[in-house]
Amino acid sequence: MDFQGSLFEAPASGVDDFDRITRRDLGQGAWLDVLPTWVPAPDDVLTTLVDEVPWRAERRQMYDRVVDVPRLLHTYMIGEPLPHPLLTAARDALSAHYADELGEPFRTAGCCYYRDGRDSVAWHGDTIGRGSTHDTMVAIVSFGDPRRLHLRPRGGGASVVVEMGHGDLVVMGGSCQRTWEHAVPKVAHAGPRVSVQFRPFNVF
Ligand SMILES: O=C(O)CCC(=O)C(=O)O
Ligand SMILES: [Fe+2]
Repeated sequence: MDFQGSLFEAPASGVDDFDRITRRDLGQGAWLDVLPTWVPAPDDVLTTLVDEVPWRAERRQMYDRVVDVPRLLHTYMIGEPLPHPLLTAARDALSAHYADELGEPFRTAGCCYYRDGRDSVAWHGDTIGRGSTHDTMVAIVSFGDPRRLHLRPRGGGASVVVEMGHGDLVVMGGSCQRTWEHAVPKVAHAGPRVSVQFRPFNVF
């Protein structure tokens, strides 16, 4: 009987499902939410991101030389369509889940492509815009090879490390951008990883 199959099947979990999310209080008003394997079928999203995002290399002045920033970047600004429907669904689900606490939707999607273990991002807070003065959130969805997000309090103290695997969600919230810094250090061996960071208006 067909209807029995569907009655007793576990519902397929998807990006609307936040049941397994756990929050870690970092102190000083900062927190970290973690939800492993959140996005279903992340392989397809990774392929689309690698192939279809208009990646650009960034260069910056460092002392007397111009150096490559070691990762590729692209930001989808407010109103720009995202390259995969699961990313749109993820952003909308995040906006709904955090509506009360954040008080505004997630609007932009910053994408970073770490081609191998030599690509990285140095210690920083997302403090261009309101993150330097206001509590806010940055929601990271990770695709591809696992990399570690390191966090350290700006005033000094023990750091925290969270592994970001294929399809995982990590949300930095509260005062995290101004009271803590984060980094993705280089590693000896890693395959491609794309990070998608959803941010509200005027948080970078
Ligand atoms: O790679 C990540 O997930 C973090 C990237 C990041 O912190 C940033 O681009 O501001
Ligand atoms: Fe960041």
